Amino acid sequence: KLYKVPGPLIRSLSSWPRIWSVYKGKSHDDDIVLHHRYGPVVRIAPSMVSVNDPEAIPKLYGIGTKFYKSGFYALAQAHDEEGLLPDPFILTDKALHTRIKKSAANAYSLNGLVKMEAWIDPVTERLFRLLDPYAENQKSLELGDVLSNYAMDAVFALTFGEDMDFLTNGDKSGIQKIIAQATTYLAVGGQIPWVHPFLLGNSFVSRLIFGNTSPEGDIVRLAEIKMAAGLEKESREGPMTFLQQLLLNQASNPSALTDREVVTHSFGNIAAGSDTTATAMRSILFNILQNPDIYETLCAEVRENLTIPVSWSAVKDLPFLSAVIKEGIRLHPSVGMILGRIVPAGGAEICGYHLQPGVEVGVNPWIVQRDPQVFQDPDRFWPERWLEKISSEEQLRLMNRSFLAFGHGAHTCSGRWISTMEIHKLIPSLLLRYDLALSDDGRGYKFVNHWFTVQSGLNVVIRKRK
Ligand code: HEM
Repeated sequence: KLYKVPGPLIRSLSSWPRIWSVYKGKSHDDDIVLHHRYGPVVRIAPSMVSVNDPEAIPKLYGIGTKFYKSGFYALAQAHDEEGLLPDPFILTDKALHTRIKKSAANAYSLNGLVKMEAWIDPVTERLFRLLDPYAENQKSLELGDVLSNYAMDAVFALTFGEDMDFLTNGDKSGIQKIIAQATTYLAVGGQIPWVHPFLLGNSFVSRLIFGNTSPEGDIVRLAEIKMAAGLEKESREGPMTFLQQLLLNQASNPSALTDREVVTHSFGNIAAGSDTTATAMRSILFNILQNPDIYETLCAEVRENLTIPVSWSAVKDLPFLSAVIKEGIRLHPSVGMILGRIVPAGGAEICGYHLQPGVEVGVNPWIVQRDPQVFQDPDRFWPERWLEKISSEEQLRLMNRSFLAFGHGAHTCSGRWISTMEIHKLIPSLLLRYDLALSDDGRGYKFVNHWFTVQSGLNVVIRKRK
């Protein structure tokens, strides 16, 4: 009875308007307009429903939910010689997903991460060496690309204990290009997943386009090479790496974690952990540079309390910094389309509408984090809203319940704490070393939403502080 779900007639008849909207990279804007016009539940394609209601989040995504990942995710499957990689991101087998996720949980936990923190500091030092000449000459630079490279080096370094020096070499290996192409394919093709077996899901077509290699295969192979290199250095002194932690887990319970699964986790870190984190960094920097009062307040807190190298223990409880980071991610979540799930057998009631089994349904972080019922003045960058002295306990609870940037429940982002730590260290490091300003008043800043909401044109001038 999907015909009862409101939405434009054309959207109920054909997938093309939805595909076009996604292809343009602006589906978040179109979907916001649709939700304004039709309410919290909108039919955005013949068999796809977008929901804007925090109450629906635990139902769709909570632990124990029967709503499994939609066909959209099948386009993100990666393979090696043995077949499909058990990447938690795409797994619909609940028992396997739970086991795979559990086998690395301690490496992703905050306690585990603190042991890996020291790997980030040399990458930040390298960032300074790259930026210092710009600071000397006060020449404008596009900081966004630099941050992509920084996030890539940081996640490589703490995963394997060595990185590929993207900061110096740029994307020589082509990995960033592969990730960008893969997410565009995922975003657009994922609207009609049945085409995938005829496109890149077909090994003949894939080989025709990419030769004997496959795009995701390149990243898998890289993870294998890095793992082999990491294994050689297994006994080396120094801080713990993600890989070492997984190998310790494997040694204590060999049946719980295979070598292939170790490679898969590492592959996931590279594919899911670089652009997402850089996107958050860009949003935070752009917004503080556009708001001089916020920039001043943040600089005062940071410069009073911290020194370089910025440690997680010193930075994690700075209230204004944490509020700024959360607000930057609220206003510009790194994933900007619905996190699609399939209505289980028997159908489901969502916000008063009955949805049949097989319908794709989801909440979009971009939209739910801009809901004016929850976030006063939702388009405004206003970090203070996250402070206890400004918002009541109840208001904060409601805002936190609507915060979907890292997903929710069983499939919640594994790397949340990795990125939280990286961002909490990076932003103050920049503010301690430099004064920053937008060089074009933010005119060049824009982004395309192809599931990942990667921005470009973060043009800044920096000056070294005394
Ligand atoms: C600001 C940074 C990040 C954001 C906003 C973000 C966002 C997300 C979101 C929304 C999901 C859930 C997708 C869904 O339900 O469909 C997710 C899953 C995931 N993320 Fe992140 N992510 C970030 C950083 C990272 C990092 C640094 C890593 C690893 C180093 C990572 C690894 C993963 C993995 C492995 C999953 C799949 C989890 C599962 O399905 O069980 N992410 N992320």
